[in-house]
Amino acid sequence: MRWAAQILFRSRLLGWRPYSSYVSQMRYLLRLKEDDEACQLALQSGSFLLYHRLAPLLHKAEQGGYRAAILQAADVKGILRKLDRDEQLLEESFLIGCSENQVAQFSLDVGGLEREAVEELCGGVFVDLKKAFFLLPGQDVSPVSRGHALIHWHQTHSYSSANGLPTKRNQAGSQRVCQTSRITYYPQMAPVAIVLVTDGRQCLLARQPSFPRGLYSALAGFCDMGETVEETVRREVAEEVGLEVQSLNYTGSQHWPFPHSSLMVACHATVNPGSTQVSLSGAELEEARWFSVAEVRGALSRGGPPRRGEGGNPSFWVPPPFAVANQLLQEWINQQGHLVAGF
Ligand SMILES: NC(=O)c1ccc[n+]([C@@H]2O[C@H](COP(=O)([O-])OP(=O)(O)OC[C@H]3O[C@@H](n4cnc5c(N)ncnc54)[C@H](O)[C@@H]3O)[C@@H](O)[C@H]2O)c1
Ligand SMILES: [Mg+2]
Repeated sequence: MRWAAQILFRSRLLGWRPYSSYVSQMRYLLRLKEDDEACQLALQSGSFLLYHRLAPLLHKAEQGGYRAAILQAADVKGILRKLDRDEQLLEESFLIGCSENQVAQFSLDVGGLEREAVEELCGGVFVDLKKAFFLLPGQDVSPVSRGHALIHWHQTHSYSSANGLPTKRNQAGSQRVCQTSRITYYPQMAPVAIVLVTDGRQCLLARQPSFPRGLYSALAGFCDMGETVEETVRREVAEEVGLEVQSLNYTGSQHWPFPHSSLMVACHATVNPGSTQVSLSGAELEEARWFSVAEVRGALSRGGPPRRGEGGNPSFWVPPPFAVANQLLQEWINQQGHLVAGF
């Protein structure tokens, strides 16, 4: 222990702080958000996710499927030069994260450039975000979704909602300030509660008319102003299916870029097994049904939407693994497994 204390003491004398790499990463990101010059410098050696009118750039992965295309600053500058555009376009990027070795990551919409020309120069393809979600592996969904959300927020907040005058972004894109009133605007997310309701034996899933055929998902709803997540869950379940939640517990969360930018807060809830009669209200849901463990297990193992010519039961499928609704279903199935094992 003595030598460890000595190393700690000496490193402090030398000004080196024994932070974990995570803490260093987060401190670096914070500095880039607060210091425009540091962020401008980081742009010159950063990595970039490109979008064309909000459609992310993907490329074919060697092992099959698609990955988010990650370009280096020099690649982006090269593309801009070849297309006769000013390299300053790089400064329109937004900071979305940084790697463990402190390479800053940015998202940049090149909607002003010719789509096909950029695709050809990058060897990739711009794909609509919803479609991209089905093509990308799980680890790419979060940065692509974050980059998309930030670009969209800036594109729709160029003017102050208080006086209609222009707002100016900081270099990182973590805020915009109205130049006249000095009001600061921050990127916003709408909180949404998503809940898997069970009666101990079955779980309740529902369909909106806009869902693709056969897709059922957990109940979800935007939080009203002033509500807690618990209140939203109880209200949404009562509103949408006419049931009263007995107990609920939080399990996880997810950023969701649809319809704009939401923070999905995921919960499990139970209703009294004696009161499971569903009654729909309004036009939001076209159907809500109870599903057995076997039905859900089958849908989870079949994966996402049924592909043409594939077997399985196209009349029931559930959101794919990148959606938190899928996580709720996995957790419920795992819990049922334990209940059976412990019986
Ligand atoms: N990631 C997942 O697994 C998953 C699964 C299901 C739903 N979702 C998402 O949850 C979100 C909410 O679900 P829902 O549609 O059932 O919500 P909902 O039941 O609250 O109904 C939507 C309606 O709420 C109103 N509304 C209130 N505040 C709003 C806001 N800030 N933004 C948009 N509309 C608002 C609108 O009238 C809208 O038509 C959807 O965007 C959906 O994409 C995600
Ligand atoms: Mg809803």
